[in-house]
Amino acid sequence: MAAIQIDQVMKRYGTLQALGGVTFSIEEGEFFGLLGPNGAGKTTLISILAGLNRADSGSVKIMGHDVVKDYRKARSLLGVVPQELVFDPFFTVRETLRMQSGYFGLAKNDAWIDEVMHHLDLTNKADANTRSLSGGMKRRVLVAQALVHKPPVIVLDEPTAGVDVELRQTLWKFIARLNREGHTVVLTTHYLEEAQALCNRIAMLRGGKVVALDTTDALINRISGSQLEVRLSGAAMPASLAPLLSHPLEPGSNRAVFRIAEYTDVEPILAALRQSGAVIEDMQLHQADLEDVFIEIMEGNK
Ligand SMILES: Nc1ncnc2c1ncn2[C@@H]1O[C@H](COP(=O)(O)OP(=O)(O)OP(=O)(O)O)[C@@H](O)[C@H]1O
Repeated sequence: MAAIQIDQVMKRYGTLQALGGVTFSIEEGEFFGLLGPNGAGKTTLISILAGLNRADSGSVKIMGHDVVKDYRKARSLLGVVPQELVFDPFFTVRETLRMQSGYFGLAKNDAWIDEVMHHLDLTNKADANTRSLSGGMKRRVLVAQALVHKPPVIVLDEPTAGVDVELRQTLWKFIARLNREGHTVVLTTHYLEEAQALCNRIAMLRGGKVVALDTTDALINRISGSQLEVRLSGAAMPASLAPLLSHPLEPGSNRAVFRIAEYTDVEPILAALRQSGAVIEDMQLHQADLEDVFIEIMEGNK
């Protein structure tokens, strides 16, 4: 059975189509990435999963339970870490987590609450009021809140936006462990190296539609070879080099990325640039990664 089954989900806000018929499923045990530029519809889709928003049409099931018709069951199978930091400011961290357990009917949950706090480095803040916490600490509490009922499916909406390296590492270690233990994880992030390192499969959304859906390895393999990235000043890049670009130059940008099959391809490009009078300010050669693929797909080249 799929952990999450999304079928033909449509959502409009007035005249804006936020989701235009999204269909895909996520299997149990996957670490799945949901990527897309700002406004692609990721948060809308997640809020429909969590029952916080209703699709205009289509259906979503969590482990076979419809998020509308069987809301309570579907919700109990899901732990959602929202993007926004919202708390009831009058409670301590432990009280917040106990209340959240109460929502799911878990009266004696302290052992697991202690374990979650320990893994998120929250133990020494257990009795602190949530309103006194820093932004990063509040984010840890949000993660802990999503996990109090040990949900088999965990959805994280940009959990590392604006948080420090230490929290990222702590968080990913814990989430990766939960994934190894069988929890399905769905992640949205703008940090593509994080998605590349963690996710086994990725869906890319653009304008409310799925524009790519594949394993992370297969997505990266769409771009073979390396990329030569140059930052230019002086004359514009010669038009003869345009076919070698991995994606078109953005208007006004002086950053050109060329696709390189072999190292011997580098010299003719540099020679053409030299002849045109363009000055190379900076140059890097790197293996294609998820960010390159993301840019190509979002620009519609792939
Ligand atoms: N409540 C709302 N009312 C009107 N428009 C909305 C509402 N919520 C979202 N939108 C619009 O729907 C589109 C999809 O937004 P959504 O927040 O789902 O995108 P996202 O992929 O999560 O973006 P981001 O990466 O910026 O978080 C955007 O154009 C957004 O402005």
